[in-house]
Amino acid sequence: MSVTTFLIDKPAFDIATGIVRFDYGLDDRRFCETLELPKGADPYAAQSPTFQKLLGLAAIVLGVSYFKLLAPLQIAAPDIALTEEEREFVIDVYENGLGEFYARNNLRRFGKLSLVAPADNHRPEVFKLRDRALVPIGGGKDSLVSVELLQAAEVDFTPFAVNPKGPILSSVSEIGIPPIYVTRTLDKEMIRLSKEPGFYNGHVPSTAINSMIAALCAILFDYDRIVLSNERSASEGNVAFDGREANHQYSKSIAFESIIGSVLANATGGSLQYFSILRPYSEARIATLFARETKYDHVFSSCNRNFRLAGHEGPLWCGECPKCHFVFLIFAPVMSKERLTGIFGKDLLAQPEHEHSFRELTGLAGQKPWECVGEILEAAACLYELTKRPEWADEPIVQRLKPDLLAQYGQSQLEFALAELMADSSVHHIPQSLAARISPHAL
Ligand SMILES: CC(=O)N[C@H]1[C@@H](OP(=O)(O)OP(=O)(O)OC[C@H]2O[C@@H](n3ccc(=O)[nH]c3=O)[C@H](O)[C@@H]2O)O[C@H](CO)[C@@H](O)[C@@H]1O[C@H](C)C(=O)N[C@@H](C)C(=O)N[C@@H](CCC(=O)O)C(=O)O
Ligand SMILES: Nc1ncnc2c1ncn2[C@@H]1O[C@H](COP(=O)(O)OP(=O)(O)OP(=O)(O)O)[C@@H](O)[C@H]1O
Repeated sequence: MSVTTFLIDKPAFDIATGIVRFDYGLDDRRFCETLELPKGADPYAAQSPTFQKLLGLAAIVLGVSYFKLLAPLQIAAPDIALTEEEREFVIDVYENGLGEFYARNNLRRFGKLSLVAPADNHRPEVFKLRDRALVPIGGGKDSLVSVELLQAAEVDFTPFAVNPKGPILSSVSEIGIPPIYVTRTLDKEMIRLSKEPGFYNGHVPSTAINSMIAALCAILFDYDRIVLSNERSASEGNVAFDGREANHQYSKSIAFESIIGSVLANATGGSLQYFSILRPYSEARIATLFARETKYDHVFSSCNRNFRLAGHEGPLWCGECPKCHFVFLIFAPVMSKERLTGIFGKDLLAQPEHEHSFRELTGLAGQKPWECVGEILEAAACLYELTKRPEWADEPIVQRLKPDLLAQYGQSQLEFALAELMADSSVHHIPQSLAARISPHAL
């Protein structure tokens, strides 16, 4: 019986068209994904070993979408040479980055994947890059708070997005700085097969994917930093599975940031930095920073329904999903009811039919939702805070959850959690020179 191997070919970049082509194989099936990068890349950069190195790593990371159809134990990249550190990075992406996918499909792959790729023993050249930042924009509150912090610190930066749509386009337009946009086209056959019996489907680490695409643009268009907007709350996982913690947001976690940051720095001889400027902050703290500025109120959205590949027709905020509920919850203590309901189009705490969702978010039922939401105790503390606010205390959801919250956590734990949410963590990778210039108090 033949053993299924996921095959990753050497990718190709055509500087004239800006097209990158990634080819993959799974048994006798072949898949092709493309990126359309902006034209006008530096030809010297495009031919450099540094760019070729990052192109190979990008091929491997973007491969997760195709690998997941069968999730075989063997991965082969026969024409992409890897250092020991890069091999560990790849295994991290294919194990922890796909942790939610494995947990939800009950697939035990942790510690079992094998990767066949030639060894790379070359010392990378120092690839000089200009002192300016590429800032991925997700269309939600987080990257807009980063923009505010960077502008206050007078940092030279360019907004960056992959497949921009809806809130990303309107947010970037409000930022007013010409962006770098990349069009990513997945293989249609992969999407079709993922709905067929005999194939798996599930979540992929989208931040890892977007970050590798940003790294290609940083080299081609001369940026020495990729500045992410990943909060400290993203490091908390969802469930224990197969001896590990599966985290929907794994590639937003500090663990992943440490690994990819080191890989990108080493691949460029120390030139390219990768870090999240929001790592010191909880989601609740980011909400307080966002609330100080109103100009993005009607152009941003954190609701992921906006970002489906096929597009989205509905309102900016669906009001139905856990992410909408969580974001409403963390904004409520720091915004007037009038402003918040104006943003969401309705009052989500007044809708008893969503009680179960708020219970899951606050740890009173089920598990932490497989969504981009903050920590359980964070949501519980924000809801508890609303019980003390005359404007919110009588809302049906607040009324119904209050006794159970107090019974489960106790008042002193909730008060302590509230204080912790506003305390900035020192665990981050922001370079010292920039950290000294960033002042959330100035916003
Ligand atoms: C928009 C969204 O949230 N999509 C998730 C959803 O997929 P759905 O089927 O509803 O719509 P599409 O995104 O259009 O996907 C169609 C199919 O294509 C597959 N696919 C998509 C993108 C990709 O890069 N590779 C793919 O193979 C997808 O599996 C569908 O079959 O549910 C999926 C299954 O759970 C999720 O995987 C989709 O999530 C997107 C990949 C996505 O971009 N999600 C981000 C908004 C997201 O979740 N970000 C997280 C960070 C996660 C991380 O570790 O970085 C966050 O913001 O916290
Ligand atoms: N389409 C995209 N292209 C490039 N970067 C993206 C894209 N979507 C998300 N990102 C980046 O990935 C990281 C995680 O996204 P996330 O959705 O948490 O942030 P956000 O949209 O800024 O805020 P929110 O949590 O309110 O949605 C952020 O650094 C974000 O800027």
